[in-house]
Parts: sequence; structure tokens; C-alpha cells
Amino acid sequence: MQTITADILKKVIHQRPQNSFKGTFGKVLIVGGNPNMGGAAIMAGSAAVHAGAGLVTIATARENLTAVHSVIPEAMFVDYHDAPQFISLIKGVDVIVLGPGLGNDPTAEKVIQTVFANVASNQTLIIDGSAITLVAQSAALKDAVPTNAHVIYTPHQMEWQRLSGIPISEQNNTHRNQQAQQSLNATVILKKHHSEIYFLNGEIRKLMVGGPAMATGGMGDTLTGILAAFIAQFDASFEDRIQAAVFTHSKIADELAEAKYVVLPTDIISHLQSFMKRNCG
Ligand SMILES: NC(=O)C1=CN([C@@H]2O[C@H](COP(=O)(O)OP(=O)(O)OC[C@H]3O[C@@H](n4cnc5c(N)ncnc54)[C@H](OP(=O)(O)O)[C@@H]3O)[C@@H](O)[C@H]2O)[C@@H](O)CC1
Ligand SMILES: Nc1ncnc2c1ncn2[C@@H]1O[C@H](COP(=O)(O)OP(=O)(O)O)[C@@H](O)[C@H]1O
Ligand SMILES: [Mg+2]
Repeated sequence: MQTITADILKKVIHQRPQNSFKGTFGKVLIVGGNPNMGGAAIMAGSAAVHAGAGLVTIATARENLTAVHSVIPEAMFVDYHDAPQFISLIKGVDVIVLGPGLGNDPTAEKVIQTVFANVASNQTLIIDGSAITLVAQSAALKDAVPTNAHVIYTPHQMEWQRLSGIPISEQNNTHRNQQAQQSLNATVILKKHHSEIYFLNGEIRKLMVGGPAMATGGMGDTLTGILAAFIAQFDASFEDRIQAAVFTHSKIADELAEAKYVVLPTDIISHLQSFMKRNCG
């Protein structure tokens, strides 16, 4: 299995063309954050803004409106109960992140169904957190996962156990992980110490940066926003954009961990802009 090396950064992150505007750098929609977990959607949205997505909207519970606007004034808000507005947004973006802090109740299920029913073939759908757990638990949702879009699952080990049926103790079996990933017809980023990425073309990549300073709630939510921004704005291959995003997330954490005992998701978010500037090709 090949490891991801630092040269992926300059391959993917490029100087911005002079003749450009916000639309050049892609539109991202974050769908998540129930009234108890608004922070997850805010971290994902904030990461997408700071990693360079041109336009970011957060579809979340109305209770989160004030927090979203005060923490990320760059992002727009939509109430995920407002079906017409929500559906029109889903249709208008390049990348959708579905799941951070969404919760496991019937509202969450309905939100997931709405996204699945309205995603188109040129879009990328990142399925994370609660959305992975709900898809794993419901045959109806599993059947409704879009087959036309680029789908990426970002499970931690327990979420991967739920989705694939492979117990955590057996997830060191790369071949078995790959079989499960291929049967999902999607890319899988299996998050752990030394995360692994399983691509549809059969390639597998291992991440050798990142460490225990990252073990804080919200760290995976933050990764989804970075992924979305990299996929939405850069021109490199799909596989390279994903590797660059995953590398960036953990490499920033390693750099910060030289001086900090624990690295917070919001620390990573606030260092994205300078890290990308330093590592742009
Ligand atoms: N600020 C916010 O709004 C935040 C909102 N969040 C949102 O919460 C939602 C639920 O996500 P979740 O990951 O917190 O819970 P769940 O899916 O039940 O998994 C946890 C269970 O699995 C077990 N476990 C075993 N191995 C593991 C591993 N490698 N990595 C992780 N867990 C592992 C673990 O074992 P234990 O810790 O109990 O020993 C426990 O039994 C989701 O939508 C997410 O986005 C969070 O991001 C936090 C910040
Ligand atoms: N010990 C560790 N070594 C390397 N990376 C870690 C470690 N602990 C956590 N991480 C990283 O932090 C993120 C955790 O994701 P996740 O569990 O989904 O967080 P949350 O749902 O709380 O946002 C993953 O990217 C994972 O690889
Ligand atoms: Mg998570």
C-alpha cells in the first residue's frame, strides 16, 4: 500500500488565476447540525470556507441560525425543514457534505432522503457521521444512496464496522475492507491513526501523518469541510484532491502539535489559509 507524501500538496494546490471570482472556486453545501450538535455543521462549514471554497451554505436546524451567522459570516444558512429552498440548494452546488452532527432521529432520516433524491451525476456527496450510521441501519436508506454521483464515505472505525459489518479488530485486513468498499461503489476514507483511503480504481493510500493530539470531538467534522473545499475548487484528479485534503488536515495538526499538547479542530481551521499559501505549487 502506497503512502501519501507531501508532494501531493503542490500537485493539487495552485495559485489562484487572476481572472476569477467566487464561482471559480466551487459551491459547497454542508447538511448537518441538529439543535444539539450545531457545532459539527459549523466546524465543517468553517473548514470549507477557510480551505478556499468559493461559496458555502449550511443547511441545518433553525436553532443554529444565530450561531452560524456569528461564527461564519461568510457562509449562508438554510433551514433543512424548508423543503423548496433546501432542494434548490442541493441542485445548485458542486459538493455536498451530509451528516456531521445530524443525529439519528426521523428528522435526520428525512433530511438524508431529501439529499439522496436530489443529487445529480456531476456532484460529489460526502457521507459522514450520523448519515453513515443511519445508512448502515436502514435498508431503505442504503437502497436510496445515489448511484450516479461521486460518493465518499468518511467513517471512523465504529462507523465502518456498522457500515461494512467488519469488526474493528479485523479492520487491519485491507483486502476485506476493499471488498466492502467496492460493493458500496464509493470511495472510503477509513479514519484512524494512519487513515486509509480506498478508491474505486482499486488504489489504496495510507496516511502517515497525524497523531493523538487530534483525538478531539469535531476533528472528523472539520475534515469533511476541507475535503469539500479541495474537491470543489481544484482541477487535479479526484484521487489527488482527496489525498491532498486528508494530508493537509493531519499535517497542520502535526505542525501545531509541536507546540500544543492537544490540537483543536478550530486550531486547524485557523491555520488552513497560511498552510495552503506555503504549500501551493
Ligand atoms: N460539537 C459537535 O457538534 C460534535 C458532533 N459530533 C457528531 O456526533 C455524531 C455522532 O458521532 P460520534 O462519532 O461522536 O458517535 P458514534 O457514531 O456513536 O461513535 C462513537 C462510538 O463508537 C466507538 N468507537 C470505537 N472506535 C472508535 C473510533 N475509532 N472513533 C470514534 N468512535 C469509536 C465509541 O467508543 P467509546 O468512545 O464509547 O469508547 C462510541 O461508542 C456525528 O454526527 C458527529 O458528526 C461529533 O463529531 C463530536 C462533536
Ligand atoms: N490518534 C490519532 N492519530 C491520528 N489521527 C487521529 C487520531 N485520533 C483522531 N484522529 C483523526 O481525527 C479524526 C476523527 O474523526 P471522527 O471520529 O469522525 O471525529 P468527529 O466525529 O468527532 O468529528 C479523523 O480524521 C482521525 O483520523
Ligand atoms: Mg465523525
